[in-house]
Amino acid sequence: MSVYQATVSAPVNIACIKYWGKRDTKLILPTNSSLSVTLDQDHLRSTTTSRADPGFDSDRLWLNGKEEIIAPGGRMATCIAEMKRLRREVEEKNSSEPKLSTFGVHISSRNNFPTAAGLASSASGFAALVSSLAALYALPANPSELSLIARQGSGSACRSLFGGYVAWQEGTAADGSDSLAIEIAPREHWPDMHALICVVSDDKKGTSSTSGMQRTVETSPLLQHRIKHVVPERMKTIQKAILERDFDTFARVTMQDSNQFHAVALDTDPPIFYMNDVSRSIIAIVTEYNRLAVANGGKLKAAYTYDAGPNAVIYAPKENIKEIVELIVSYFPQAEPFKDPFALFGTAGVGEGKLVEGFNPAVAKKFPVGSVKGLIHTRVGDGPRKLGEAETLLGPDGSPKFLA
Ligand SMILES: Nc1ncnc2c1ncn2[C@@H]1O[C@H](COP(=O)(O)OP(=O)(O)OP(=O)(O)O)[C@@H](O)[C@H]1O
Ligand SMILES: C[C@@](O)(CCOP(=O)(O)OP(=O)(O)O)CC(=O)O
Repeated sequence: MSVYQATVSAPVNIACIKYWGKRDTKLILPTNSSLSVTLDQDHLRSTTTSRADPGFDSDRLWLNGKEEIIAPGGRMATCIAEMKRLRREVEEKNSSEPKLSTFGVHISSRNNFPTAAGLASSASGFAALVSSLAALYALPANPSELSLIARQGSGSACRSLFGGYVAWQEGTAADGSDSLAIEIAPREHWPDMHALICVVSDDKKGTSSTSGMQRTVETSPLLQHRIKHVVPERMKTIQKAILERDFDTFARVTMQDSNQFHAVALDTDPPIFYMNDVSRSIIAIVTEYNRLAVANGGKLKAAYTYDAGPNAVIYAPKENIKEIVELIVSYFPQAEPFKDPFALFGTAGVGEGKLVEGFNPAVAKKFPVGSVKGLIHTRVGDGPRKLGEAETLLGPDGSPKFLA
């Protein structure tokens, strides 16, 4: 008997122009467009296997080996139902197609990084889910069409259907049919974009993005100004910067938008704080690093951005990452040696780090070991990848291969 299954991995994306606010909470339609860089799945990814079988009497999902309840009418159930609807269209057009849409589906997924810790696991997770079902069901849909469904799992997930530089167009249709992701440029256009993730905390966060952003929509006057007068202009400016590989403008807009996102969080009633002292010190360090570069006649060399948590993502051209790692390590001593996937340092490693010449050491204090728990060096990456049979996460009996 045939086994109907597919395994796909999908990437994380980190926004430069932030999505924060919904105009429709069920369909997940945003109050503004957003733009992100897709990160390399060689380092951070969700991998998902989906299998359809007439012997499965219900749809089931295991995340990192632990079963998650698929709540009826919830986000996960909606994504699965939408994918089955697309499969049904295929079956109706061609009666020789097996009726997979009528079978139960078992889904097993793993993240190779902490889940729900502000590292955008919901983005890669729902992108992997939708992509694996699309492969299982042999759907003719393109990534923008699939992004319409991933969006209903978690808004930011729609941008993980593409590699490179991706915009989520807010759209205007009430049914959400034009609120989708498009590729601004593939990673090959600007492969020199690297990212250093400073993991400040890998705990579950206090205020989820979903509830936080709705409180902001309901209470923040500043958000209305942002939606109407700030984001539309920034979307244009950053897209042009990406097309022209203009890092200086990309960095300026990215940092401004991170700052404004955290300002609207603070403008929420009651206020929401996602950054902590460590986050703010990293801002001070990047700011001083950039000040020095400009004072020496150059341009901006790094851009920080923060999502709904204290972790920093620092975007920079590859040539600057070595200096940035040395700077961060000198303020935030590491318990573990820096994993150096691009071999920037020799066998001696980063050591205690060092400051670039002329850097004002007083911009931050030295923190105790563990304040920054880890550093992940990655870069712009590709979109979802279809994997081979060897990578399957479901055993022959339809239960997960690896338990929690
Ligand atoms: N691999 C996955 N497959 C399916 N769903 C996933 C997967 N990974 C995460 N999720 C879903 O996303 C939820 C975590 O999302 P949450 O928004 O809380 O954290 P995050 O995505 O890590 O942070 P943020 O979106 O703020 O950066 C999980 O509880 C689960 O429902
Ligand atoms: C700060 C952000 O990371 C917010 C992400 O919010 P989510 O996509 O996690 O929210 P839901 O749509 O409610 O699931 C900014 C961004 O990724 O654009």
